[in-house]
Amino acid sequence: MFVHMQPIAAIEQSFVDELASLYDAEEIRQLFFLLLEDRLGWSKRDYLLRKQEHLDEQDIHWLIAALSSLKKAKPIQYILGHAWFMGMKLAVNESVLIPRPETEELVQLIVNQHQAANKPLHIIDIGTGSGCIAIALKKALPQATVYALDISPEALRVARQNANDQSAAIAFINADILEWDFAFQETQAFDIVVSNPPYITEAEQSGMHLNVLSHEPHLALFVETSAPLLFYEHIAAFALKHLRPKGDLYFEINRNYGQAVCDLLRKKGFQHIALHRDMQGADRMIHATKDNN
Ligand SMILES: C[S@@+](CC[C@H](N)C(=O)[O-])C[C@H]1O[C@@H](n2cnc3c(N)ncnc32)[C@H](O)[C@@H]1O
Repeated sequence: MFVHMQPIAAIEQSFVDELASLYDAEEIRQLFFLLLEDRLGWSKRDYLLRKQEHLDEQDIHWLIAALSSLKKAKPIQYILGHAWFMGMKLAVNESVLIPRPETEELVQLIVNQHQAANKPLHIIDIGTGSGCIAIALKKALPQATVYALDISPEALRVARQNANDQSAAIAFINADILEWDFAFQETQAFDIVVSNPPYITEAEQSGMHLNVLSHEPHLALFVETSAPLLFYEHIAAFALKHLRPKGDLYFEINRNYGQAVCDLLRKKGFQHIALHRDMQGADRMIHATKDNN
């Protein structure tokens, strides 16, 4: 192939030319640098100093394979096999959602509200995916006993691997939260229930980027347009039964349904319902507490 005889700068140019319909030039360069960093351990500066050099054949093949995946709109995190979340390098594949910065904000909210007390909390993360929320909470609140639930056995395999890699002891549960009354015994009580459930309606798909739509698991993303609050309804009912009195419920939410989720929680009798915005200014998190009974 002609690229074997070309310096690495020419490979970068192939990236710029061939990905132009999907990304702008700056995004393409960032993707290229992420690949070089991961494969060769090069910084941007290394690249600038060495861009007239020739790579060995295996590295070139790897970069060309990555380019071909990027052309199919595969997210860079799935190509590299990892994503960063709260300073942790977590394994990801197409059976788990790529952890998002908004979700780091949800974890930070919980940590801010509980770290100082240093109590042996019982926490459950519902719809754990890569395990990002559960693992980050266990690391920030090491006294806690953390459970993490997902319907997807493939997602739980990734989450288990991540928990092992991060030396975070977490109890994983394979269950459908829409049928939670079968999976939980009367006696189980939690101090914190947290969830970032599927919350994008099928009607919202049209505005989404191809790399999310074609590669991220639809099981993790979508709810029927006719029932946008389905998961919130079920998880709130679970929380009413399984939170201790004054226990905390935390949700990540669809920015368009902040008030609707607050109303739902109010109707169910939750108290101190607070809607929080993310760094983009969008309604993104809700915190509520169960009453004293
Ligand atoms: C939006 S993703 C969140 C993943 C991860 N917690 C995060 O924040 O990146 C929702 C997760 O819920 C899981 N899920 C979907 N339907 C479910 C159900 N009925 N019961 C339990 N988990 C479910 C999906 O497999 C997915 O991992």
